[in-house]
Amino acid sequence: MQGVWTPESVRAAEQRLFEQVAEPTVMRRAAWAVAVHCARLLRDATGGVPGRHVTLLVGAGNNGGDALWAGAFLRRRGVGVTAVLLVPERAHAEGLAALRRAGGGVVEAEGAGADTSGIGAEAVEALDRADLVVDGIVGLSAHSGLRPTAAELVRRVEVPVLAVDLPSGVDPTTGTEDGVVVDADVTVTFGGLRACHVLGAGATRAGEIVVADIGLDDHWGRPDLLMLDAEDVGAVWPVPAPDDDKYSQGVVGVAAGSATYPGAAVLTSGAAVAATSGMVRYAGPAADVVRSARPEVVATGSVGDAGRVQAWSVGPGIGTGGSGREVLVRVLESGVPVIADADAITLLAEDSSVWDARDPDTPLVLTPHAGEFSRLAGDPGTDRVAAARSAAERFDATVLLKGHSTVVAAPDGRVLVNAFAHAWPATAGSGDVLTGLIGALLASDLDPLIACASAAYVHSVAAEIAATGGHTVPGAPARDGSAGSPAGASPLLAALPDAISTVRSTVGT
Ligand SMILES: NC(=O)C1=CN([C@@H]2O[C@H](COP(=O)(O)OP(=O)(O)OC[C@H]3O[C@@H](n4cnc5c(N)ncnc54)[C@H](O)[C@@H]3O)[C@@H](O)[C@H]2O)[C@@H](O)CC1
Ligand SMILES: [K+]
Repeated sequence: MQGVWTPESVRAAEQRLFEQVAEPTVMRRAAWAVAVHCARLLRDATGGVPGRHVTLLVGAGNNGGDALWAGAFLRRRGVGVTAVLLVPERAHAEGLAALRRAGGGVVEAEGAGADTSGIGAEAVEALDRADLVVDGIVGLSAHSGLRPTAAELVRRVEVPVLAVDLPSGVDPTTGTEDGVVVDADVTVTFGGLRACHVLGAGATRAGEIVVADIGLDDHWGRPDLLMLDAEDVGAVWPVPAPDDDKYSQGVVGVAAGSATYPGAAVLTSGAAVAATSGMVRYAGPAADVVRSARPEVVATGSVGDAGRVQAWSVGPGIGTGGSGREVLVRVLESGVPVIADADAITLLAEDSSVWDARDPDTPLVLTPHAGEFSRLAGDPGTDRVAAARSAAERFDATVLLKGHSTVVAAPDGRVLVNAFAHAWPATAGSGDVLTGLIGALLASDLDPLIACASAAYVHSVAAEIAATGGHTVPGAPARDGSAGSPAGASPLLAALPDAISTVRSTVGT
């Protein structure tokens, strides 16, 4: 499990570190790591380091300071370095002096010979000469989008980019982008992940993320967000022991689909079957179709006839009319954990009396996409973590908010993030698969927060397998969005066993 921190928490940890180690020493540690990875990128891109050229884009704060110091270190390895200063009078003084001492060049972004875009001739030249650009425009203190000159410089970059701390233009707290954003090949950050590395566009714009040690390890407070890795998911995923029978991993009930639209019933039940070795019961008008598609499912016509289950997956394809409402009410009053998705969320949003059926002592999971979330709790806005957290508290439910990155909030305030890009609404039926997975994990008695995040993780791995026919790192889906374009929900469903065994294979490795 990896911790993730907001800018405020990073600053608090830094302050504690500064009580023991002088701030300039810490900055030089950070810059050293930046220089080491610049050299690596130069080698990868050009085959060597000495004689190559690095251009630093330097903003008004310590982020620019890191870049300037890194430039000074690179000079000692024979690299040509030019700093392009965005705000010359506020460039980090010690860093600038160090670069100059080391023989680095310094030019102004808006210097002489500016073209119509306002960029000076020397800055244009520096970008043309570069084998690598270092983004030291702005870091943790960024607010709103890049200013015009910075945006114009970024637009002109045509070589690999190493971002210091975070890709400039991305909001440090929410990861959202506003206008031009640095598209980094590598981001070197310090001591631990920041929220923008795992949320929104930031998760993909950052490229490869390197967490450099600058001595912060003993100074962190509790992480603001957590992220599961393949091994965490593999370790909690229920596997049958030799003496288990079909009941011991829990029985999940699926209330989904209709006679006219049986697809949701088949996808949700199929995912539940693939998830664990527990038993799956289906209750609804698509019983015949489910029975023939998945003979291992015990299918009946209504929730009342289904027999005992340890959790219900409800919602996909049940409709938002009277019969859908009836199904949802029966499930909510059954006294077992419920995962409510799709039409069930719309029903909960539109008819507050449905909530009266809920047994307050049993866990409820809601898995809205942005549109469903808006109906339920209002526009999530750019701070999706805050939105999910407050909805979880308000509804006393675990809320999984689908989006570019998936955020899961528990009613007690814990938040888990799945950073892998996902095109949820673009793939019909992909949400149904998740609903089945979560139901099966709830039935096996996993903590709803862990159940949701684990299901989302396996769903991403399966999407990756379905989209690419494989995956490069065992158990780790791509961050670049390729997991977001699976061929469809059926290949996604078919890839679940492979995804689960891939994730499980990482345990203890
Ligand atoms: N405090 C320290 O000594 C350390 C800080 N570190 C670095 O320091 C950074 C934070 O430094 P600062 O707090 O000085 O601030 P930044 O360097 O993030 O930002 C500096 C200034 O940029 C301007 N700015 C804000 N938004 C902008 C935008 N959208 N477009 C253009 N300019 C904008 C603002 O005037 C802001 O004060 C971290 O991200 C990290 O890179 C590291 O060196 C580790 C140690
Ligand atoms: K940056």
